[in-house]
Amino acid sequence: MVLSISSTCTLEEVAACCNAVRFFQLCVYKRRDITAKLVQRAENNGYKAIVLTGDSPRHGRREADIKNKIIIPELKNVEGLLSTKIVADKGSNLDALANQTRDPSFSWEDIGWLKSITKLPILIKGLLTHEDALKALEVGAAGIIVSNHGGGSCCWWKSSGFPGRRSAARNRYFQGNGSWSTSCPSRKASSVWTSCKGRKWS
Ligand SMILES: Cc1cc2nc3c(=O)[nH]c(=O)nc-3n(C[C@H](O)[C@H](O)[C@H](O)COP(=O)(O)O)c2cc1C
Repeated sequence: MVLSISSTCTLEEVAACCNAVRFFQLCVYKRRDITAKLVQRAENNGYKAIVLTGDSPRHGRREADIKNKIIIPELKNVEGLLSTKIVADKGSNLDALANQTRDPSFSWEDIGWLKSITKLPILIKGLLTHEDALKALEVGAAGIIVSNHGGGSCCWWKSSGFPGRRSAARNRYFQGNGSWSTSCPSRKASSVWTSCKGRKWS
């Protein structure tokens, strides 16, 4: 199983009651020391790999969450490390927290840093293109998980870049063939159409 960094039980609690092969899903915080602590805790508690979510250093424009003014539950893994008491006066508390705490500048080069702080293999989640898969292997990932985060998050990756390089293009994600589309799942159909047009399916 892959345990989310945002789980409502700590990674230690899950380790204590679950004999399955466990991986730990990681989002990189601006506070690298906190990220490093979490990775260390996962390693010390028998997690077998780090699943780095690479497609959401910033949140997509999740319109249902904004409309419903979503409030996130307590994030047990960061209790005492990171304040999650963020008040979004309008819209989504989840977006506000993610955008305030996560590191949008995390880049391909930073995989080296992640590798330097753990012996665990690193799987990168959220890749969509052949180029990104090759790049992931080049920077030392042990594997990839193909995903667009269900269309509900930004994909800030680009074949030759990585997240955060396109701050001007907030709330959009980059399709492998070069077309842009909004990150709203309800508009996914039109984005799929956009991305199919002109693509060579060889
Ligand atoms: C309620 C919910 C919570 C999620 N939490 C996380 C998370 O903490 N970390 C993460 O990387 N992805 C998270 N995701 C995204 C899923 O892992 C997955 O990428 C998404 O459901 C799309 O499925 P796919 O990756 O198979 O295309 C979450 C999805 C949902 C619906």
